[in-house]
Amino acid sequence: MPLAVGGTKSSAGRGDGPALDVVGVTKSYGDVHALRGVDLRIPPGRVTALLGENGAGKSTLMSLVAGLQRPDAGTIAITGHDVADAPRAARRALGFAPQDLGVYPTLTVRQNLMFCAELAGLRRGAARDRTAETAEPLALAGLLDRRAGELSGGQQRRLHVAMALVHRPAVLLLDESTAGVDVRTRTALLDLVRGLAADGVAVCYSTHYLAEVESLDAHVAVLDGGRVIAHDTLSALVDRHARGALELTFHGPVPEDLDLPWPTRPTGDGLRVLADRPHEAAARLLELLGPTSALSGLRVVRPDLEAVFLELTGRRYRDEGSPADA
Ligand SMILES: Nc1ncnc2c1ncn2[C@@H]1O[C@H](COP(=O)(O)OP(=O)(O)OP(=O)(O)O)[C@@H](O)[C@H]1O
Repeated sequence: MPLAVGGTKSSAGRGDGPALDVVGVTKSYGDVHALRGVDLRIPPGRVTALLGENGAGKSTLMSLVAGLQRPDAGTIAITGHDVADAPRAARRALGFAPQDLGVYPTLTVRQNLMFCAELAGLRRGAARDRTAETAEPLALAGLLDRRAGELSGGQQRRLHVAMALVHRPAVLLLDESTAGVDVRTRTALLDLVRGLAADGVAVCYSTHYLAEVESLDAHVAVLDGGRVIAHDTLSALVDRHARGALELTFHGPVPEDLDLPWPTRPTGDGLRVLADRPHEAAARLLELLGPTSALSGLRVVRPDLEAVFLELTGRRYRDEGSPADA
């Protein structure tokens, strides 16, 4: 069941415009072109996973949206408030959990949350209510009087996310919030993301875990070399870009006289056979090769997000897989 935060609807659902509107944004650090004309529009109630390898520009984009840096060109608006022209209004509509933990270790969990809520302009009573509501779905309710510095890594990560959303932002940016956490924390965070979207919040969520994006069934924006090279629902991207395939390995090199009725590509240690219906192709292939073939391995590759990335970039995604304790 999704864990919606609190009972109050976020303000994200008001108005017809996108909750987050990034248009033509560029940003360079000296010679490094981190973003090269990024457009990203997220309406209320949608989760968009931002996918990209190390250095693709994800954190740069988030820090520009949060107003921590200025773009060289382009505009960013949060619920219609331009980040450059109306920074206070834009900032109030935004929650941001950066990659690096930002909890105050000597303050208690409650004090951390109250501090963020009041900083965002909530009065004391409202801040107290929101603190309790936000702690609950992130399993922090029993830890409210503990010092943040005494929490485990996963508990600190949950507090870090809670601090970003205690003021009920319309737009929430999560930068690799599930990196290195255990299964329970990961599940709680993913449930929270679903619940927030159901409550009208626009969530932009960067991650390296492809399986996580698939489990959210979110929209996916693929960032590569500072450009959004694809942005759509997961299923549309898979339909459009991913082909099923078979991956073959052989005892020794790939036989030169191999004549197959499908397009093939070398993989380094074998051959990738591009077949739209890979299971049927596998049966046919075994028939064609016969029992005396040099085939040593056959893997059916289903059309998935990894295949989308491979097709779009020509590179395998360096998926960090599941955490060690998953
Ligand atoms: N403060 C900075 N000064 C100079 N170069 C920077 C700075 N911040 C980022 N970069 C460069 O900009 C590019 C984009 O970096 P960014 O951190 O936005 O990528 P990312 O997609 O978030 O990567 P990761 O997945 O590793 O967090 C990289 O080439 C990076 O080295």
